[in-house]
Formats: sequence, C-alpha cells, structure tokens
Amino acid sequence: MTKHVAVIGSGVMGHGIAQLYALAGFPVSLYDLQEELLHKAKASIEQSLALLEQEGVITGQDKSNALERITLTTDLQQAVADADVITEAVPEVIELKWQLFATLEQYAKPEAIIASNTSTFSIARLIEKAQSPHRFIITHFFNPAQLVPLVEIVRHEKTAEEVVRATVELMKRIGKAPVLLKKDVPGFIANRLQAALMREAFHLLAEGVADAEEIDTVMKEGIGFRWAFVGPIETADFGGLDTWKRVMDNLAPELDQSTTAPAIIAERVEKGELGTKSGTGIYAYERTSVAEKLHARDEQFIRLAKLKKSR
Ligand SMILES: NC(=O)c1ccc[n+]([C@@H]2O[C@H](COP(=O)([O-])OP(=O)(O)OC[C@H]3O[C@@H](n4cnc5c(N)ncnc54)[C@H](O)[C@@H]3O)[C@@H](O)[C@H]2O)c1
Repeated sequence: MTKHVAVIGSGVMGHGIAQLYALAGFPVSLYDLQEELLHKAKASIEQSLALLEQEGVITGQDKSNALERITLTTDLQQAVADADVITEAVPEVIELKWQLFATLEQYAKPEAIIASNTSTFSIARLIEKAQSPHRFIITHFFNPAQLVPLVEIVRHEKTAEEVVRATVELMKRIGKAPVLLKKDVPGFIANRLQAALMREAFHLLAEGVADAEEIDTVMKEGIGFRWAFVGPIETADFGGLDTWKRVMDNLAPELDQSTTAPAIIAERVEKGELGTKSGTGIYAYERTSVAEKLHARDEQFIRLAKLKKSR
C-alpha cells in the first residue's frame, strides 16, 4: 500500500504532481538539483493551492495540510528512502532517465514502484537498462498536472500485475481519470490525437485559410466545446456512421500528410521564438500577460473540472 511518495524533478510537471499527491494525503518528498528550483516549485504549489481555495475546491486547512506534507530535498537518497511510489519528471533525455533509474534502483526500497512521466519514450525503451523491470510503469500526466484529470498508464509485459493494479488504484485515489493502454505505442493516445489535430491546424494556417486566432476560435468554440464531454468515437456514433463514412472518404485525401513538424513551427524555433517562454511564438506576449494568461487558464480549468464532476 502506498504511504509515501517521492517526486524527482520539480519543474513544470513535477511540482504539479507533488501537489496532487500531497492534497490526496500522502507525505511527498520533492527532489531537484538545486534549492532555488525547489523554492520556485513550492511557490508555484502555494499559488495553485490558493487558486483552488479561492474557487472553493479545497479549504484553507486542506491547503496548509498539503503544504506541510511536502518535504523539499536535494538529497536523492533521502528523497526516495521511504517512498513506495517514485514518480520521475526530469527532462525528456533518455540517457538522463536511464542514469536516474540506475540510481533509484540502488537507493529505493526493492518493492517501490518507479513511475515515469515521459511524454515520448516507450516503456520498452525506458526499461532497456533496468535491473528490476517488473516495478517500472509510465504514468503520463497532462500539463497542468494538478488540474487536468487524465493520466495515461503504460505498462510493459515485464511490469508486475500488482504494480499495474496498484498504479491504477493510486491514480483514482488522487482524483485522476486513468486510462491503461493495451499497447506500448509512441505518443500514447492523447499526444497522437493532439499531434494529428495540430498538423492540420498549422497546415490551414500555412495555406492562409484563416488566421491563428480564427483557427483557435474554431477549436475553443466548436470542437473543443464538444470534446470536453463527447469523445471523437462517440461523435462519430452520434453523427451517424454513414455520414462519417462519407465525411472521411471525402476529406481524408484533402488532409495534410506531412511526416515532419510543420514548417511554421520549425522556422519560429530557428529564430528562438518559442512561445510564452521567450515572449513570442505564433502570437506575441507581453511579459506580464503570460502569468495572467496562465492564471486565467487554470481558473477556467478548475471551473470546467467542477462542471464535469457535477454531472
Ligand atoms: N511540460 C509538459 O507539458 C509535459 C507534459 C507531460 C509530460 N512531460 C514530461 O515530464 C517530464 C518533465 O518535463 P517538465 O516539462 O516538467 O520539465 P522541466 O524542465 O520543467 O523540469 C525538469 C526538472 O528536472 C530537474 N532535473 C534535471 N536533471 C535532473 C536530474 N538528473 N535529477 C533530478 N532532477 C533533474 C530540473 O532541474 C527541472 O527542475 C519530461 O519527461 C516531459 O517529457 C512534460
């Protein structure tokens, strides 16, 4: 049974994952390479908990209890010594993950589950060098991890059944909607769906069919509005499979078939225009408005989550 959790890496994903476990009542050790990074992560957790309190999702007492359950540390051995579940959220560099796993296998309790938050590596690749593959699993959270309900779970054939069962249970206990994949495919499900949609969105932009704002509006006010409650396969059933057969037969040949990142994205990256993190991406951002935008996004996500829960 899970009693203590360790989260390795306190960046964009790690701090949100630590917050989730702490709010669900688990003592959490949050590890990173430098104190400064950990303090930044703690400040982000405090802000996020404050927003949840403001929106009436948690009480002030829940907030302070959660904060008390989080221990910050730059000592990896100490971070994982008592952990029953270790979630890694270090950068997406395979050598880095392999090196970390080797150390975790040395420091962690033999029965501890090691869960990776990788967004692209298959579980087969992740465990290539593992000495104890039976305890490895992928729990792929979505950004912001503390707010988006989905967690994709990917197992290997060597992953112990008990590890799979305990992980699914744990994700439910921390309030997530886990989906266990039947196969280990690159990008899992969500990023494949997202990439398919983005390829077409950037193709329409490149072709001058509409501006970025208009394409985003179509998504937010149309497809996305519907997709929070009805999935694509249900959509086909609701619309009629005969209709969708015609739609797909007519449209599939028209859709972009590129096998590399859209040129618009590649060009911006070449110029150092990386989006909100550099101030300019497809849109231009004021420095102050990025924080405001993220705050407003999180507020909307919390309200949507409440709405979905109330059904
Ligand atoms: N950002 C996203 O939207 C997102 C979504 C889902 C999954 N992921 C995956 O989550 C993982 C983390 O991504 P992120 O966006 O949080 O990255 P990030 O760069 O924001 O954070 C990574 C953290 O790990 C720390 N770190 C670096 N090397 C380390 C080491 N050897 N040991 C321990 N900590 C180390 C860094 O100091 C940093 O704080 C990646 O595998 C990424 O692919 C990211």
